Amino acid sequence: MSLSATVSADLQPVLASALLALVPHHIFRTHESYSTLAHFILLSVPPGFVFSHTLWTRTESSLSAPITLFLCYGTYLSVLVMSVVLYRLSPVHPLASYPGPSWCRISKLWMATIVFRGRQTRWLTALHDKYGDIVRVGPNELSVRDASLIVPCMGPSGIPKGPNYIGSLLSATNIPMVGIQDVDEHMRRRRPWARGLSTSASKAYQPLIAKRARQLVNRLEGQSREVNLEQWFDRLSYDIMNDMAFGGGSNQLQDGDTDDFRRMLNDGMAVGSFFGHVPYVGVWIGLIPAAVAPLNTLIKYGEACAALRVSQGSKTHDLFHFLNHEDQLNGASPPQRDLVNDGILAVIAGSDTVASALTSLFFCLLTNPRTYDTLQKEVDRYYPPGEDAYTSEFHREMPYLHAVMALPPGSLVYFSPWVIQHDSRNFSFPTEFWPERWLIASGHLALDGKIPIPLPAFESSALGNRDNFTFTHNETAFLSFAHGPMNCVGKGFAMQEMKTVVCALVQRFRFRLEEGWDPTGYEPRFLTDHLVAARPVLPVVLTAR
Ligand code: HEM
Repeated sequence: MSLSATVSADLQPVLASALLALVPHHIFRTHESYSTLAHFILLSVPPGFVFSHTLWTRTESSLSAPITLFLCYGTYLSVLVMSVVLYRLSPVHPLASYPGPSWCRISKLWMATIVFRGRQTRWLTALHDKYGDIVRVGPNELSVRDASLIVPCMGPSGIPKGPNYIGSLLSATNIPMVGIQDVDEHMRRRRPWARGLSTSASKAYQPLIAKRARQLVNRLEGQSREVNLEQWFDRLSYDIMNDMAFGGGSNQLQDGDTDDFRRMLNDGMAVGSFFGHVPYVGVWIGLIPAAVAPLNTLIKYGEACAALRVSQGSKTHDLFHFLNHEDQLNGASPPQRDLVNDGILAVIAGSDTVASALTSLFFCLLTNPRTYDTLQKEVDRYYPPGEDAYTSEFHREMPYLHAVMALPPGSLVYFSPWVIQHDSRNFSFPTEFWPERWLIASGHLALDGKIPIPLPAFESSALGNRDNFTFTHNETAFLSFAHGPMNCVGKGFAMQEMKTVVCALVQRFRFRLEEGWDPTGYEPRFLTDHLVAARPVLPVVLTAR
């Protein structure tokens, strides 16, 4: 046998593996799949086939079987990786014309690392400042700062959800409603949530909110020194979430965080936020429980809360009453798996968000005494000292209370609410806590010489004097509760909860920041987020009124 015949026989499996590698690239590009079985088949079967075929038919090869095996798999996987990278960098990629760092074009691993370190918001802000309103932050992903694209992307005919939650929860099949990408299925699963968090259902939860708000006031009355409001809001929102979703089960306001839930949430979400950006990796890592222990602990905790509630049955008309279709005549229960997944969602979505918003709100009030005084006057008018502040009766008549709730900085992520809400093309004085903006926009206040505007910001701005000032207010750009048919289904309940707590606290106490505490570090530390925010402490001194 000639040397050239031997070489060409040796090259055949290499060439065949290289050509076959283009097939899975095409399949991954056109059919996004997070099934580990599909990945396994596509990554292992074709080179395995070439290897077996070579062994079976070879007569002239000079290579041993292990070397042939290595060459088949090595060539297949390297050509696959190379073709993916080249395609992502190439001008034929559909997102090729959008600017962004080149390493973001190749893989989302970079972004995942930044998110894991809690630096996403700062990073996105810097990218938009450098590259403009639309930045390519991943091979197939854009970050958008242009508010005019919110409705087309997130409105009724917008784009379906991305695969983030698949990665965050390490599974393509067991995911709660918030992560379901199929629009019809998402809407089907959302219906019981919408019933359970409707205005009438939320009204029925008011006694639960009132009981916990009263408990908080009583606990704060018993504190003799400075208190960390952040920690109290954490415990309060957790207890209210348990009462509302599961009919009870916790008493952190009394006993503290005995389950160490806060640490579980922070650790779990740090891991979850990383894999949210690389879901292909997440579904595989999810198969190794030890590798993702913090996230699994959190998931298991949510599962246990939900499973306990399901096994105990309905004692009150809590959220689970609706999720389990008990409010429907002849309504069959959904699969247990869906219920448990929705339990995890309630635990994560329903408590930490409210605690963040309340903490931010008090930070803003305490660093803006004029705003605090205006709110105090409104609360005293509707709930004077001694009156029952735990009803939601007057909330609708309190525009200032509503306005202070509207723009607390920081919240859950995507379409970066932070970046969009801090854009002066959407809101005048976007970095200022200026609740009056909502009253001017809703017609409750006229923009005349009497309106307090954030003077330092105004004077140092290039807007000129008050007469030339153009008021900018783009409500679509208010994204704290997201936008469109997949927005926050708990918004009404969250607002009701927060308003009750604010009225009760402001009526009973006068708060001030602890002497010597430096508020300038608060916001940068708040920006360290992993889907949920890592809230800094908020030390305050309170006196009974
Ligand atoms: C201030 C408090 C809150 C804020 C800022 C907030 C914010 C958000 C945001 C931004 C989303 C969209 C997330 C995404 O699409 O990835 C969301 C979804 C959701 N929120 Fe809230 N939320 C709050 C309170 C609550 C409460 C109290 C509940 C009650 C359990 C709740 C339940 C949900 C649910 C179930 C979803 C998923 C909706 C869907 O996918 O259709 N949220 N929330």
